[in-house]
Amino acid sequence: MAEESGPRNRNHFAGSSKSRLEDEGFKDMEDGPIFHRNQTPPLARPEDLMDGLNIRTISSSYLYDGISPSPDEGIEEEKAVVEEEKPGPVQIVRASESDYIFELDTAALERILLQDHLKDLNVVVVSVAGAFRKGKSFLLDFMLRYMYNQQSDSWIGGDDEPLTGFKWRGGCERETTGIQAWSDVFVVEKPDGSKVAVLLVDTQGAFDSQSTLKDSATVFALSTMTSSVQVYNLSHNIQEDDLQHLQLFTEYGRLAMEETESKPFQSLMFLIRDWSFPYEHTYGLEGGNTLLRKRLEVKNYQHEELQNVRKHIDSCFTKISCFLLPHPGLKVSTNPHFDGRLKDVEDDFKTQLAELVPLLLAPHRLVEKEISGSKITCRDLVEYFKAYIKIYQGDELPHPKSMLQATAEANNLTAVAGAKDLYSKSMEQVCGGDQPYMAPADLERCHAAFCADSVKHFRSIKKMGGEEFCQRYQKQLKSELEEAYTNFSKHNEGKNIFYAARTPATLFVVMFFTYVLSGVTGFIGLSFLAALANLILGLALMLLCVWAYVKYSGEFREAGMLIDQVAEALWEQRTVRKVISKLLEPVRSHLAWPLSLLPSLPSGATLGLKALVPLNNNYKKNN
Ligand SMILES: Nc1nc2c(ncn2[C@@H]2O[C@H](COP(=O)(O)OP(=O)(O)OP(=O)(O)O)[C@@H](O)[C@H]2O)c(=O)[nH]1
Ligand SMILES: [Mg+2]
Repeated sequence: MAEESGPRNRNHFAGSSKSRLEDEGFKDMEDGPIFHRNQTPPLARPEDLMDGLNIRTISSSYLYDGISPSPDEGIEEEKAVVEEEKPGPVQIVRASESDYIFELDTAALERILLQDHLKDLNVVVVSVAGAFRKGKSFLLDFMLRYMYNQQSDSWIGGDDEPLTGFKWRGGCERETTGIQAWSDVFVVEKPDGSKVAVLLVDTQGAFDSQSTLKDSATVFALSTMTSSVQVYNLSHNIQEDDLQHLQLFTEYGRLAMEETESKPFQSLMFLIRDWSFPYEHTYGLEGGNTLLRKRLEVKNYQHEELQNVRKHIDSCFTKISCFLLPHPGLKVSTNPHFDGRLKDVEDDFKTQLAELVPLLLAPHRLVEKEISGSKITCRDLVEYFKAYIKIYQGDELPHPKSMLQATAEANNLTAVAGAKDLYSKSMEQVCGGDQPYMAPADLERCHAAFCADSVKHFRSIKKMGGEEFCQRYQKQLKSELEEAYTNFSKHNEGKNIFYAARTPATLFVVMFFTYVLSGVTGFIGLSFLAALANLILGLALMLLCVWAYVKYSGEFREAGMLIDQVAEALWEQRTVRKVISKLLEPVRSHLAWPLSLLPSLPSGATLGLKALVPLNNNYKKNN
């Protein structure tokens, strides 16, 4: 147990010693930890000094999954119910490891936000986000101390109290995953008498080695969209890449929201940890804001890229501020046994921390969450969470990419566009709008030559991303060139007057054939066939008239296209016999018996048609 209470296992909800709690009027732990909101969370007994999260999970499953414990577990059950009362971090968004998709634990979120005394209160959401291993959870635990001890001047805690709450620890591997919320939502009365619910949210650190850029962007965007105050936790300074990532993440958030006139997000605070230049910009809000003004200033002579980042950030948040926090001391950052006791923390850090936390959480400073200009309640927040997570689970949003990948893609796409342009210009010169009709074989030869030039041009342009990446785009270029060639050939064929006359010629042939057929069948007494042939003749004549009208007026183009397709289909019937059999198919099936008496008829008709149907190579071959 002694070992377990070491630095890796300091996340239980113990805040002070038992005697101190008794002094403060807390009920004895044997009777269950009854504690009041706005007071420090109760003391855990030595046997509770195990992983607090595990205890919560077990108790939750009893309470929410409808599984009743066996009689032998009576004591355990009692303990479970008791444990359930304890406040702690609740995983509301978790990453599924198999498919890198974030899932919302709706039941957990509803348990927190839909409590009767909270659901209709306006909500204040304070979230901390930024790169991993930079003290986000550590900071949130001081916020918890403030919320539980607001009335007290010594809210920051005693020198010997280990820091508990959201799980934090030393080391270089990531700790927090997904999004966690503190199970206790604090009800605070603002100076105007209105009551608001304050929710504290911890987030998965960005850029750890197990998350893709999309994961980091999703967590950051989701927490920014759902919080009224987003603390952007940075280290040492505000660097250009910090601003670029903020731009990328907020844009990813903005994409998922409905477009509004107003700025999409509310308050953003740049929190610079380990600030080492107080002689240039003093610690705290004032120094931070002067630094921020300098960093976000848009100057005329600045490169457009730098200006865009700054303008984007400004257009996203209604309020932006910055706070400079000193280094907390080497014990905090390097001692593996440091458990958050203030005696190990530098005075400067404590002083600034005592200023920072009330800036975010003092009743008169609380910023209520607004979406599209209207304040939202805890109940609304649940619905927004559900809606937003659905968007990030779907495929509608583009995939955020690393800088190299995005640049490589842009390089290759520009090269593809340039190479395609070269091809199009060359083709325009030989078969463009003002050029005469060209023999298809010649056109194909030109296409092959220009295609090779275009690919050569594409390969000659310097691009990022390597050969494999480049090959993918070269393939894309080739398929785009083939597509362009199809259009050029169609355009070329359109210039062939014989091609243009294909539809009327086909219809004329049909009319002539049916005219002859009706004459012959009428003569030998097959009046039904004669009438049918006349009907087809009339239909073909009508189609011809409609076609002529469409071509002349440009109206009812769909009808014109349909007639062209019918004519094309007939044209493509490579033998006349096929045309006839197609045309006679329905008749034959209905008049099998009378036709069987006239075996010689089709061949005679075929002979007549052979002379009339325009010849083509295939026709000859097939006959
Ligand atoms: N240098 C420095 N270290 C700090 C500061 N605040 C906390 N730490 C230390 O940073 C380490 C990580 O703290 P966490 O709160 O777990 O960090 P985190 O950002 O939540 O980390 P992830 O959950 O992995 O994203 C701990 O060892 C803290 O003692 C600070 O202001 N400066
Ligand atoms: Mg953390």
